[in-house]
Amino acid sequence: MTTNTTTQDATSGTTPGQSVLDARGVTMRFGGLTAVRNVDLQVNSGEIVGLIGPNGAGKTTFFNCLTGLYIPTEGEVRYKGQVLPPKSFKVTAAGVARTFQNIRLFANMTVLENVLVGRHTRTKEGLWSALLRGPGFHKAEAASRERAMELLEFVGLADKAEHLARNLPYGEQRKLEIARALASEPGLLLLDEPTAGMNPQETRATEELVFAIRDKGIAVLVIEHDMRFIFNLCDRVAVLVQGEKLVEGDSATVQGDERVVAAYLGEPFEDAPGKEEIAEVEAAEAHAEAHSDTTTDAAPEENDR
Ligand SMILES: Nc1ncnc2c1ncn2[C@@H]1O[C@H](COP(=O)(O)OP(=O)(O)OP(=O)(O)O)[C@@H](O)[C@H]1O
Repeated sequence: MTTNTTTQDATSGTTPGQSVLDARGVTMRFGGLTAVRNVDLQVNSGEIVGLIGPNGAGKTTFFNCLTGLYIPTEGEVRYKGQVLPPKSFKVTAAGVARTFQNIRLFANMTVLENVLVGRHTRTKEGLWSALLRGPGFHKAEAASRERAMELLEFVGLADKAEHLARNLPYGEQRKLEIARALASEPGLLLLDEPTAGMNPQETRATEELVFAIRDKGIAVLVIEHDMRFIFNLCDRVAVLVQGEKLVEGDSATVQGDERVVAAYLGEPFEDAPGKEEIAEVEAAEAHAEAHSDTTTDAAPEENDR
């Protein structure tokens, strides 16, 4: 796996900087609750874009709107200029793949079989061919297996191809999810919290894997709560708060934006003490402490009267 961070765009058929994802005015309402409100987001070829925000900000709902799991109440989502159909298998076939916040593998299938399932949108052999197992089927199956093994090699799981998915450690299950998503040969990969539950080494390895995916010409949009991961990785970061896009920019811009800090920590409440009041109280406490050292054995004054 390469960790070279330059953009080669070898497989996607797009030139760097060309629009891959163009979401405009996406709104998603559930009854009276507006989970996503009028969100615009673009991802260009060669980019890794981050989507962050506090719990319940609407990040996963937005992903679901992009991938056909939800039909947005308003707005439009285009992939390489074409409006995406509101059906998840058609979105995958169009070239947008994703992973899920909660791992969704076929636990009792092998690692290789899980990746082969991910290839179904790219195999042309029909039902009869599969049932009759004619020469066309065998050729297509061999090609699929070869590609699946390449992908397992790429994510570092080739030596576990015959293991059952459920027996993989957690971090490797997440890698397998990524390999399965890549099996549909996407031009855009959406990752929903890819490092959740990982230790720092696994997180670092995932960072390198995402760079390598980008270097293969696949644009990436990633939701993650691990800020160090996001700010190391992303060319651009968008911040969702209560369903709306609050800020978007490069890592330094987003990190330095007070509104982002406030959104994560919460706004100070109305009568919260200001800096001066806090300093006054601290000075008074320090004074009292200094005096208590010298007055402990002295005669009590007012209180004992
Ligand atoms: N199917 C649904 N029906 C009703 N409300 C929903 C549905 N899906 C999400 N919501 C609500 O929409 C809001 C946004 O949720 P969402 O899961 O998209 O947030 P999130 O930013 O991904 O949060 P987290 O970081 O915790 O995963 C929440 O208030 C949630 O309860």
